[in-house]
This record gives sequence, structure tokens and C-alpha cells, in this order.
Amino acid sequence: MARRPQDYDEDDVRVRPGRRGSRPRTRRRPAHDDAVNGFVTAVDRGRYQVLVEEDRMVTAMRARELGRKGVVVGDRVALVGDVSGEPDSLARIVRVEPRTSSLRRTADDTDPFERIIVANADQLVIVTALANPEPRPRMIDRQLVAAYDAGMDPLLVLTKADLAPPDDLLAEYAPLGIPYVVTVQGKDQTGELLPHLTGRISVLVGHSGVGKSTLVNALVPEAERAVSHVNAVTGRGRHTSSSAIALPLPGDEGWIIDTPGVRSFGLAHIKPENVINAFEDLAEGAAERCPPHCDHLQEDCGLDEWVAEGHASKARLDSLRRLLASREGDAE
Ligand SMILES: Nc1nc2c(ncn2[C@@H]2O[C@H](COP(=O)(O)OP(=O)(O)OP(=O)(O)O)[C@@H](O)[C@H]2O)c(=O)[nH]1
Repeated sequence: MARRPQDYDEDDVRVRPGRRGSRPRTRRRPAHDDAVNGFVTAVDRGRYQVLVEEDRMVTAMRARELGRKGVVVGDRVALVGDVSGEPDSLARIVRVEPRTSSLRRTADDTDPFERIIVANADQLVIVTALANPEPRPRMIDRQLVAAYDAGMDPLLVLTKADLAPPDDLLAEYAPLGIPYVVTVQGKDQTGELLPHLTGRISVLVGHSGVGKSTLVNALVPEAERAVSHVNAVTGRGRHTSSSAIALPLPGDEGWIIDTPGVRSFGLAHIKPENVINAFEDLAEGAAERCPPHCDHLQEDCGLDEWVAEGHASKARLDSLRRLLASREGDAE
């Protein structure tokens, strides 16, 4: 019976000899001590773009032996096979290194599982327009929770400052002490932002139309991300593509990972401890005064007492509670 393309896997593919010559094909799997290391920059229909030795992009697929283990943008992997990066060459990913962070996309109607979308990033850049579309604090709160849970530092980028002032929004987030940058398209848009990104792996998130692609194009002009038009009626943009992609910042000074089409994050399995740990002043009080498994939203929470005694500010506690409460309800 003829096999359909999806019945084939990487073991069926005859790899072309690499630069170092060919090795005989064998059914015995090698130990992979000759594997080279790489960084996954894009994933598209089972094909992975992997940067190897910081000088070439290699196309690879998952080796069967990885089992169900997923490979996502940001993963550090080991590759065997044809790692030349030449046209039509294909390598195999045989190992995924342990992740330092995992950002999860929320489950949706068609997919009941939360899925990791980006690995190893250390900063979540929350992009919000000051107008057109209007800022949505609940969405920002949920993104902050996702950042804290994933072990990433948040950075707020407020775009379209030519359309509305940032003061009210900044006042709302001031108790959280989150670093922020305010931008206007075309006006030295990246000058203040770049120092925050240098040397880090940052994931850019934001609702459609907030100006993410415009920012990415200013940061990495070669990326030529498609810029959409905000619908005059809904105030929203259109998703122009849908998978995460890592782009190197000029001078190899870090990475930004764009996540078009990702609207919300999986908050279902988040533990309140992970969020509260981002609030040092309150984490101490929680450890000392709260009952076991306190979700910090009930009356028996010891943090009110902690704040009343002057160990932390009420505004900080209110902000923490707002974040914790944002996990409930629709993902937006
Ligand atoms: N007035 C104003 N408009 C801006 C600014 N930044 C971006 N825009 C416009 O906002 C619209 C949407 O920008 P995009 O960069 O495509 O937004 P996006 O977040 O990538 O949207 P999706 O691709 O749908 O995810 C475009 O028409 C931009 O020109 C800004 O600072 N001020």
C-alpha cells in the first residue's frame, strides 16, 4: 500500500553526506556523541530551523527517539545527520536540553491541552497600545501572571503614545515596580527599549494591532514582519502569521521572540506561590502568616495583618490580589 507523506518520519529520510563526509546507514542508533548543539528559532509543520555554531541555519526534524517530547522555539537541542545547512539538507534533533523557563499557551476549544510555546526565554515583553486598541488591564494582569509563573521578568512596552498619554496606566502598575518603556512609531522607537533587551531572550506578546510587528521591524529591520491595519470598527488588527519565531538582535546581542496569533496564556495550572514569589515583600509575610495552601484571596489570608503592621504597602497587596484574581474567568 502506498504510504502517505505523514507516514514517513525522519528515519525514512536519506540524509545527504555532511561536510565531514558520509557515514554508513545503520539500524543501530548511534550514541550521538558527535551531535552538535543548536538553538531552535522557528517551527513550521514539523520542520525546525536551528541555529548551529552561531553561523548557519539548519533545517531539522525530530528524531523518533524523542518520543512525545515537544520541541519549541527557544529550545537548545542536539543535532545529528546533515548539519551543513545547505539547501535541501535535513538534520535530526536527538536531544532537548533541560529548559530554564517554559511559557505556555492556553488551551482553546480545538485543543484541550496547554502547550509550551517558547522555552528558555528570560523576559516577557508585554506590548500594549495606549489607544487604538484601548489598553486592557485584565489582559496585562494575566500576562504578568504568566511571566511570573514561567520564571520570566516582565517588561511593559506602551506603544502609540502619540494617541494617548501613559500616565493612568503607569499609575495602575506603579506598585508592581515593573520596568516600562513608552514608544511612538518612527520616533527613536528602539532607543530606550534596546538596553532592556541586550543579552537576553525576550518574548514579545500583545493583542493584535498593538504594534508588535512595527516594533520588531524597528528592532530587526531584516525581519520585515508584515504590519497589519487596525480595523476602524473593532480597533483590532489582523493576525498576519501564527507561529513563534526567534529573531537575533543586531550584533548578536540577544534574541526577541515574536508570538503572532498567541492571544492568551495558560493560567489554569498556576500556583499562587509562583506569583507571590515575585513579590518579595509579601512572600515573606505569606510564609510567616498564611495558613497552608492560602490562595491569598480569602478572609483568613494573613497578608492583611502583615500589611497593617507596615511590612508592605496596601497597594502592593491589592495588586497581587488583582493578579491572582485575573486567573479566574475567561482568558479573553
Ligand atoms: N499612531 C500610531 N500607530 C502605530 C504605532 N505603532 C504602530 N502603529 C500602527 O498600528 C497598526 C498595527 O501595527 P502592527 O505592528 O501590525 O501591530 P501588531 O501588534 O503586530 O498586530 P498583528 O500583526 O495583528 O498581531 C499599524 O497600522 C501601525 O502602523 C504608534 O506608535 N502610533
